[in-house]
Amino acid sequence: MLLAIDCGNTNTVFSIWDGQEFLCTLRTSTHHARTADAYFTWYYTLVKHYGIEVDITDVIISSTVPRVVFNLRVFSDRFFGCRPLVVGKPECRLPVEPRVDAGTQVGPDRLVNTAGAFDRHGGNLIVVDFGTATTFDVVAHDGAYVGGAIAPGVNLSLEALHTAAAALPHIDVAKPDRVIGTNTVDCMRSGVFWGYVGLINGICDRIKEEYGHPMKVVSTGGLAPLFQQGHAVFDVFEDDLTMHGLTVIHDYNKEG
Ligand SMILES: Nc1ncnc2c1ncn2[C@@H]1O[C@H](COP(=O)(O)OP(=O)(O)OP(=O)(O)O)[C@@H](O)[C@H]1O
Ligand SMILES: CC(C)(CO)[C@@H](O)C(=O)NCCC(=O)O
Ligand SMILES: [K+]
Repeated sequence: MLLAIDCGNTNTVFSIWDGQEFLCTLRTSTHHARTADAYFTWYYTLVKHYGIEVDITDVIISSTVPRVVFNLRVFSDRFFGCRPLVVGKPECRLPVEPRVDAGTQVGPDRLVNTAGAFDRHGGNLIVVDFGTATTFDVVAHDGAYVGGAIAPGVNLSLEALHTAAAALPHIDVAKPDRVIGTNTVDCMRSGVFWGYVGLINGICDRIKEEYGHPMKVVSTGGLAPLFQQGHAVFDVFEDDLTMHGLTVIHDYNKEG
């Protein structure tokens, strides 16, 4: 069985893949100081809680936080006796190499999303991922990552308003009933929600125009369904796109 680990700047997600389906998905906040033993205690408790029969033989890691990789390598070696594949490292091959400026380090999560989306939908795609940042990844006809856009994440934008303005409270994103807010919270909700819908649609439209070929828009990440309610331009939403991409990259490296 494969343990797929997706480490974002905010959250770290573990999923167990038995070759057919994901048996479970576990989520914790990302902390660079978490030790291998601490990962295992958390992991083992939840696996027992769900009563899943697990036999991990392989581990693959995508991490946007370089510092956490060391402890995850120790975790993998100590508890499963295996050397993990780490996306972005030379020993982890990608089905198609990215085409970007020389010396650019593409976020591993974007490379993984590209592989997952190409496997399911073929080329000519925009992948929109709502995480700490909102990323737009352009997947070319042959499955190569060829660039995109990085915007501040939704929760980051809300956090920034609260941090910078004394009178603005900490709130969660939600779709407001009206565009014209009549209290502070509704005004903030309107600005962030409709501002974001405009950002998503504006960037996707401009990418399509510049790309010059019809494209499908694939969305992923916890907040995508919310923006769909504001008529964002997504063609499909896929909850498990990053995890799927990790299984695709793992299979590709095993076959080779
Ligand atoms: N309506 C909502 N308001 C606020 N947060 C939400 C809402 N719906 C989902 N979320 C949160 O959004 C987050 C989305 O998770 P996702 O894995 O997509 O990104 P992330 O973990 O925050 O970012 P990263 O992958 O960069 O660490 C989850 O923590 C989820 O609890
Ligand atoms: C943009 C984030 C933070 C999104 O998780 C991540 O993909 C990242 O750190 N990227 C590095 C820069 C780049 O992708 O061009
Ligand atoms: K993510």
